[in-house]
Amino acid sequence: VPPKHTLHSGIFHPVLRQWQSPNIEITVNNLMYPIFISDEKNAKEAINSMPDVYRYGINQLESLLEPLVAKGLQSVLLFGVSQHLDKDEIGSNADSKGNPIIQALPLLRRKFPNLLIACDVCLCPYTIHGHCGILNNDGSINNTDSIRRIAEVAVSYAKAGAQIVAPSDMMDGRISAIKHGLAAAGYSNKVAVLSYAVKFASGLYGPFRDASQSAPKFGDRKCYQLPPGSSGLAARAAARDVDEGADMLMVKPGLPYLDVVRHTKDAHPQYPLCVYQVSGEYAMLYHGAQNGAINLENVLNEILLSMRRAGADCIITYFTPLILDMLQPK
Ligand SMILES: NCC[C@H](CC(=O)O)[C@@H](CN)CCC(=O)O
Ligand SMILES: [Zn+2]
Repeated sequence: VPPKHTLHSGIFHPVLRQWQSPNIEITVNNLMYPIFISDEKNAKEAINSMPDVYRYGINQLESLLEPLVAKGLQSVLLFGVSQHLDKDEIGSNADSKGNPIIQALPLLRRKFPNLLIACDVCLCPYTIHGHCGILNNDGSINNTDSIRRIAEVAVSYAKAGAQIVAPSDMMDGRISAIKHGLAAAGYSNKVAVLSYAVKFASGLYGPFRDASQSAPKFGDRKCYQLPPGSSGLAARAAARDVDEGADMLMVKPGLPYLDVVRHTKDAHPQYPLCVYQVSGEYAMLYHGAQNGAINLENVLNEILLSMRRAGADCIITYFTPLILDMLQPK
Protein backbone atom coordinates (compact mmCIF):
# COMPACT_ATOMS: atom_id res chain seq x y z
CA VAL A 1 0.00 0.00 0.00
CA PRO A 2 1.53 3.43 -0.93
CA PRO A 3 2.68 5.10 2.38
CA LYS A 4 0.32 8.06 2.03
CA HIS A 5 -2.65 5.73 1.57
CA THR A 6 -2.27 3.93 4.91
CA LEU A 7 -5.14 5.40 7.02
CA HIS A 8 -4.86 2.91 9.90
CA SER A 9 -1.62 4.60 11.01
CA GLY A 10 -3.65 7.66 11.95
CA ILE A 11 -6.38 5.99 13.96
CA PHE A 12 -4.90 3.11 15.98
CA HIS A 13 -4.80 5.18 19.22
CA PRO A 14 -7.77 7.03 20.83
CA VAL A 15 -5.82 10.30 20.98
CA LEU A 16 -4.96 9.99 17.28
CA ARG A 17 -8.67 9.39 16.61
CA GLN A 18 -9.54 12.49 18.65
CA TRP A 19 -7.16 14.56 16.52
CA GLN A 20 -8.88 13.29 13.36
CA SER A 21 -12.17 15.05 14.29
CA PRO A 22 -11.14 18.52 15.48
CA ASN A 23 -13.50 21.38 16.36
CA ILE A 24 -16.69 19.35 16.36
CA GLU A 25 -16.68 18.30 20.01
CA ILE A 26 -19.92 18.48 21.98
CA THR A 27 -19.72 20.66 25.09
CA VAL A 28 -22.33 22.25 27.33
CA ASN A 29 -21.90 25.43 25.26
CA ASN A 30 -23.30 23.68 22.21
CA LEU A 31 -26.65 22.86 23.83
CA MET A 32 -29.93 24.70 24.30
CA TYR A 33 -32.73 22.94 26.21
CA PRO A 34 -36.36 23.49 25.04
CA ILE A 35 -38.80 23.64 27.97
CA PHE A 36 -42.62 23.66 27.87
CA ILE A 37 -44.05 25.98 30.51
CA SER A 38 -47.75 25.55 31.28
CA ASP A 39 -50.15 28.10 32.79
CA GLU A 40 -51.08 25.31 35.24
CA LYS A 41 -48.76 26.49 38.05
CA ASN A 42 -47.98 23.20 39.76
CA ALA A 43 -48.10 20.99 36.67
CA LYS A 44 -45.55 18.38 35.79
CA GLU A 45 -47.44 16.71 32.96
CA ALA A 46 -45.99 13.86 30.92
CA ILE A 47 -46.33 14.23 27.14
CA ASN A 48 -47.28 10.85 25.66
CA SER A 49 -45.61 11.48 22.30
CA MET A 50 -42.40 12.75 23.94
CA PRO A 51 -41.35 10.35 26.73
CA ASP A 52 -39.24 11.99 29.47
CA VAL A 53 -40.41 15.46 28.30
CA TYR A 54 -42.94 17.28 30.48
CA ARG A 55 -45.04 20.42 30.61
CA TYR A 56 -43.86 22.26 33.72
CA GLY A 57 -45.80 24.81 35.72
CA ILE A 58 -43.91 27.81 37.03
CA ASN A 59 -43.67 26.23 40.51
CA GLN A 60 -41.77 23.23 39.08
CA LEU A 61 -39.07 25.16 37.23
CA GLU A 62 -36.60 25.53 40.06
CA SER A 63 -36.52 21.81 40.84
CA LEU A 64 -36.23 21.04 37.12
CA LEU A 65 -33.37 23.45 36.44
CA GLU A 66 -31.31 23.35 39.67
CA PRO A 67 -29.69 19.97 38.90
CA LEU A 68 -29.28 20.73 35.18
CA VAL A 69 -27.56 24.06 35.87
CA ALA A 70 -25.32 22.24 38.35
CA LYS A 71 -24.32 19.88 35.50
CA GLY A 72 -23.43 22.84 33.28
CA LEU A 73 -26.64 23.77 31.43
CA GLN A 74 -25.96 27.09 29.71
CA SER A 75 -29.19 28.01 27.91
CA VAL A 76 -32.88 27.19 27.63
CA LEU A 77 -35.58 27.88 25.01
CA LEU A 78 -38.99 28.52 26.61
CA PHE A 79 -42.30 27.51 25.01
CA GLY A 80 -45.58 28.63 26.59
CA VAL A 81 -48.48 26.18 26.80
CA SER A 82 -51.93 27.65 27.34
CA GLN A 83 -54.22 25.15 29.03
CA HIS A 84 -56.58 27.61 30.70
CA LEU A 85 -55.91 30.95 28.99
CA ASP A 86 -58.48 31.94 26.36
CA LYS A 87 -57.42 31.64 22.75
CA ASP A 88 -58.53 34.28 20.24
CA GLU A 89 -57.92 35.54 16.69
CA ILE A 90 -54.78 37.54 17.57
CA GLY A 91 -53.27 35.47 20.41
CA SER A 92 -53.95 38.12 23.05
CA ASN A 93 -52.65 35.79 25.78
CA ALA A 94 -49.27 35.42 24.07
CA ASP A 95 -48.07 38.32 26.28
CA SER A 96 -50.77 38.82 28.88
CA LYS A 97 -50.05 38.93 32.62
CA GLY A 98 -51.38 35.36 32.86
CA ASN A 99 -48.98 34.09 30.21
CA PRO A 100 -46.65 31.41 31.67
CA ILE A 101 -43.59 32.81 29.87
CA ILE A 102 -44.23 36.33 31.16
CA GLN A 103 -44.54 34.84 34.65
CA ALA A 104 -41.54 32.49 34.39
CA LEU A 105 -39.00 35.01 33.07
CA PRO A 106 -38.50 37.17 36.21
CA LEU A 107 -38.27 34.02 38.35
CA LEU A 108 -35.71 32.34 36.10
CA ARG A 109 -33.60 35.50 35.78
CA ARG A 110 -33.53 35.79 39.57
CA LYS A 111 -32.91 32.13 40.41
CA PHE A 112 -30.47 31.36 37.57
CA PRO A 113 -28.63 34.63 36.84
CA ASN A 114 -26.03 32.95 34.59
CA LEU A 115 -28.48 30.91 32.53
CA LEU A 116 -29.06 32.33 29.03
CA ILE A 117 -32.82 32.49 28.51
CA ALA A 118 -34.34 32.35 25.03
CA CYS A 119 -38.08 32.53 24.38
CA ASP A 120 -39.88 31.15 21.36
CA VAL A 121 -42.13 33.88 19.95
CA CYS A 122 -45.20 32.64 18.13
CA LEU A 123 -48.97 33.05 18.18
CA CYS A 124 -49.98 29.43 17.52
CA PRO A 125 -50.25 28.35 21.19
CA TYR A 126 -52.62 31.29 21.80
CA THR A 127 -54.71 31.68 18.63
CA ILE A 128 -58.13 30.05 18.34
CA HIS A 129 -57.23 28.82 14.84
CA GLY A 130 -53.77 27.53 15.87
CA HIS A 131 -51.92 29.30 13.07
CA CYS A 132 -48.66 31.14 13.69
CA GLY A 133 -50.04 34.46 12.46
CA ILE A 134 -53.19 36.57 12.23
CA LEU A 135 -55.56 35.51 9.46
CA ASN A 136 -57.61 37.35 6.87
CA ASN A 137 -61.31 36.45 6.60
CA ASP A 138 -60.47 34.00 3.82
CA GLY A 139 -58.09 32.07 6.10
CA SER A 140 -54.92 33.38 4.47
CA ILE A 141 -52.18 35.00 6.52
CA ASN A 142 -52.45 38.75 7.10
CA ASN A 143 -48.70 39.35 7.09
CA THR A 144 -48.79 43.01 8.15
CA ASP A 145 -50.97 42.39 11.20
CA SER A 146 -49.01 39.22 12.02
CA ILE A 147 -45.56 40.84 12.18
CA ARG A 148 -46.90 43.80 14.12
CA ARG A 149 -48.32 41.39 16.74
CA ILE A 150 -45.23 39.16 16.74
CA ALA A 151 -43.02 42.20 17.36
CA GLU A 152 -45.30 43.29 20.22
CA VAL A 153 -44.99 39.86 21.84
CA ALA A 154 -41.20 39.85 21.40
CA VAL A 155 -40.93 43.27 23.10
CA SER A 156 -43.19 42.06 25.95
CA TYR A 157 -40.89 39.07 26.51
CA ALA A 158 -37.86 41.38 26.41
CA LYS A 159 -39.44 43.58 29.07
CA ALA A 160 -40.18 40.51 31.20
CA GLY A 161 -36.53 39.41 31.04
CA ALA A 162 -35.92 37.36 27.87
CA GLN A 163 -32.30 37.62 26.67
CA ILE A 164 -33.03 36.02 23.29
CA VAL A 165 -36.31 36.16 21.37
CA ALA A 166 -36.73 33.42 18.75
CA PRO A 167 -39.62 33.98 16.35
CA SER A 168 -40.77 30.61 14.97
CA ASP A 169 -43.74 32.04 13.07
CA MET A 170 -42.03 32.31 9.65
CA MET A 171 -43.91 35.47 8.61
CA ASP A 172 -42.20 37.69 6.01
CA GLY A 173 -40.35 40.63 7.58
CA ARG A 174 -40.83 39.71 11.20
CA ILE A 175 -37.10 40.02 12.01
CA SER A 176 -37.01 43.66 10.96
CA ALA A 177 -40.27 44.33 12.83
CA ILE A 178 -38.86 42.77 16.01
CA LYS A 179 -35.49 44.55 15.73
CA HIS A 180 -37.26 47.90 15.32
CA GLY A 181 -39.58 47.11 18.21
CA LEU A 182 -36.70 46.20 20.51
CA ALA A 183 -34.79 49.35 19.54
CA ALA A 184 -37.84 51.57 20.09
CA ALA A 185 -38.28 50.02 23.56
CA GLY A 186 -34.59 50.55 24.42
CA TYR A 187 -33.64 46.86 24.30
CA SER A 188 -31.41 46.79 21.23
CA ASN A 189 -28.33 46.05 23.38
CA LYS A 190 -30.07 43.72 25.83
CA VAL A 191 -31.87 41.16 23.69
CA ALA A 192 -30.66 39.01 20.78
CA VAL A 193 -32.87 37.85 17.95
CA LEU A 194 -32.44 34.18 17.06
CA SER A 195 -34.29 33.77 13.78
CA TYR A 196 -35.89 30.45 12.88
CA ALA A 197 -34.73 31.60 9.45
CA VAL A 198 -34.68 28.26 7.64
CA LYS A 199 -37.66 26.31 8.94
CA PHE A 200 -39.30 23.68 6.77
CA ALA A 201 -42.89 22.48 6.61
CA SER A 202 -41.83 19.17 8.09
CA GLY A 203 -43.77 16.10 9.18
CA LEU A 204 -41.51 15.93 12.24
CA TYR A 205 -43.39 18.44 14.42
CA GLY A 206 -46.26 16.22 15.50
CA PRO A 207 -45.13 15.43 19.05
CA PHE A 208 -44.46 19.14 19.68
CA ARG A 209 -47.92 20.12 18.53
CA ASP A 210 -49.30 17.50 20.89
CA ALA A 211 -47.15 18.88 23.72
CA SER A 212 -48.00 22.53 23.19
CA GLN A 213 -51.54 21.98 21.87
CA SER A 214 -50.67 24.27 18.98
CA ALA A 215 -51.66 22.36 15.84
CA PRO A 216 -53.51 24.43 13.22
CA LYS A 217 -57.27 23.86 13.53
CA PHE A 218 -57.59 23.81 9.75
CA GLY A 219 -55.23 23.63 6.81
CA ASP A 220 -51.51 23.49 7.38
CA ARG A 221 -48.39 25.70 7.54
CA LYS A 222 -47.24 25.17 3.97
CA CYS A 223 -47.99 28.77 3.06
CA TYR A 224 -45.46 30.08 5.57
CA GLN A 225 -42.99 27.28 6.34
CA LEU A 226 -40.48 26.36 3.61
CA PRO A 227 -41.14 23.52 1.17
CA PRO A 228 -38.92 20.60 2.32
CA GLY A 229 -37.10 20.37 -1.00
CA SER A 230 -36.29 24.05 -1.43
CA SER A 231 -32.66 24.93 -0.88
CA GLY A 232 -33.22 28.11 -2.92
CA LEU A 233 -35.78 29.47 -0.46
CA ALA A 234 -33.56 28.27 2.40
CA ALA A 235 -30.69 30.39 1.09
CA ARG A 236 -32.96 33.38 0.45
CA ALA A 237 -34.59 33.16 3.90
CA ALA A 238 -31.24 33.12 5.68
CA ALA A 239 -29.88 36.01 3.59
CA ARG A 240 -33.04 38.04 4.18
CA ASP A 241 -33.00 37.56 7.95
CA VAL A 242 -29.29 38.45 8.10
CA ASP A 243 -30.12 41.60 6.12
CA GLU A 244 -32.98 42.43 8.53
CA GLY A 245 -30.64 42.25 11.50
CA ALA A 246 -30.91 38.74 12.97
CA ASP A 247 -28.19 38.09 15.54
CA MET A 248 -28.23 34.32 15.05
CA LEU A 249 -29.76 31.88 12.57
CA MET A 250 -31.44 28.49 12.88
CA VAL A 251 -32.13 25.56 10.58
CA LYS A 252 -35.06 23.34 11.55
CA PRO A 253 -35.56 20.35 11.56
CA GLY A 254 -32.04 18.95 11.93
CA LEU A 255 -31.00 15.53 10.66
CA PRO A 256 -32.92 15.59 7.33
CA TYR A 257 -31.52 19.06 6.60
CA LEU A 258 -27.80 18.87 7.41
CA ASP A 259 -26.90 19.86 3.85
CA VAL A 260 -28.86 23.07 4.44
CA VAL A 261 -26.98 23.56 7.74
CA ARG A 262 -23.69 23.36 5.84
CA HIS A 263 -24.83 25.73 3.08
CA THR A 264 -26.19 28.22 5.62
CA LYS A 265 -23.00 28.19 7.71
CA ASP A 266 -20.83 28.60 4.59
CA ALA A 267 -22.97 31.50 3.37
CA HIS A 268 -23.04 33.29 6.75
CA PRO A 269 -19.94 32.19 8.70
CA GLN A 270 -20.06 35.37 10.81
CA TYR A 271 -23.34 34.31 12.46
CA PRO A 272 -23.86 31.69 15.16
CA LEU A 273 -25.95 28.92 13.65
CA CYS A 274 -28.39 26.80 15.66
CA VAL A 275 -29.93 23.55 14.53
CA TYR A 276 -33.14 22.26 16.10
CA GLN A 277 -33.41 18.52 16.70
CA VAL A 278 -37.21 18.61 16.65
CA SER A 279 -39.77 16.56 18.52
CA GLY A 280 -40.18 13.99 15.77
CA GLU A 281 -36.42 13.40 15.63
CA TYR A 282 -36.43 13.03 19.42
CA ALA A 283 -39.31 10.54 19.33
CA MET A 284 -37.78 8.46 16.52
CA LEU A 285 -34.50 8.05 18.39
CA TYR A 286 -36.22 7.43 21.72
CA HIS A 287 -38.55 4.74 20.38
CA GLY A 288 -35.87 3.19 18.19
CA ALA A 289 -33.69 2.74 21.27
CA GLN A 290 -36.64 1.54 23.38
CA ASN A 291 -37.31 -1.13 20.77
CA GLY A 292 -33.71 -2.27 20.72
CA ALA A 293 -32.88 -1.00 17.22
CA ILE A 294 -30.03 1.30 18.35
CA ASN A 295 -28.00 2.21 21.39
CA LEU A 296 -29.35 5.68 22.22
CA GLU A 297 -26.21 7.28 23.66
CA ASN A 298 -23.92 6.05 20.86
CA VAL A 299 -26.26 7.05 18.04
CA LEU A 300 -27.24 10.35 19.70
CA ASN A 301 -23.56 11.24 20.00
CA GLU A 302 -23.05 10.33 16.33
CA ILE A 303 -25.95 12.56 15.27
CA LEU A 304 -24.78 15.47 17.44
CA LEU A 305 -21.34 15.19 15.83
CA SER A 306 -22.95 15.22 12.38
CA MET A 307 -24.79 18.44 13.28
CA ARG A 308 -21.57 20.04 14.53
CA ARG A 309 -19.64 18.79 11.49
CA ALA A 310 -22.33 20.29 9.25
CA GLY A 311 -21.60 23.66 10.86
CA ALA A 312 -24.09 24.03 13.71
CA ASP A 313 -22.66 25.96 16.66
CA CYS A 314 -25.58 25.20 18.97
CA ILE A 315 -27.97 22.26 19.02
CA ILE A 316 -31.49 22.74 20.38
CA THR A 317 -32.42 19.32 21.72
CA TYR A 318 -34.86 17.67 24.11
CA PHE A 319 -32.05 15.21 24.90
CA THR A 320 -30.12 17.97 26.72
CA PRO A 321 -30.46 16.39 30.22
CA LEU A 322 -29.17 13.04 28.89
CA ILE A 323 -26.30 14.76 27.05
CA LEU A 324 -25.33 16.66 30.21
CA ASP A 325 -25.08 13.29 31.98
CA MET A 326 -23.06 11.85 29.07
CA LEU A 327 -20.67 14.83 29.35
CA GLN A 328 -20.11 14.42 33.09
CA PRO A 329 -16.53 13.33 33.81
CA LYS A 330 -16.50 9.53 34.22
N1 LIG B 1 -44.32 27.89 16.01
C1 LIG B 1 -44.43 26.62 15.41
C2 LIG B 1 -43.88 25.48 16.26
C3 LIG B 1 -42.91 24.66 15.45
C4 LIG B 1 -43.49 23.57 14.61
C5 LIG B 1 -44.90 23.72 14.16
O1 LIG B 1 -45.76 23.41 14.96
O2 LIG B 1 -45.08 24.14 13.02
C6 LIG B 1 -41.76 24.11 16.25
C7 LIG B 1 -41.47 24.91 17.50
N2 LIG B 1 -40.81 26.10 17.19
C8 LIG B 1 -41.90 22.63 16.58
C9 LIG B 1 -40.63 22.14 17.28
C10 LIG B 1 -40.58 20.66 17.49
O3 LIG B 1 -41.29 19.91 16.79
O4 LIG B 1 -39.82 20.23 18.38
ZN1 LIG C 1 -46.28 28.91 15.62
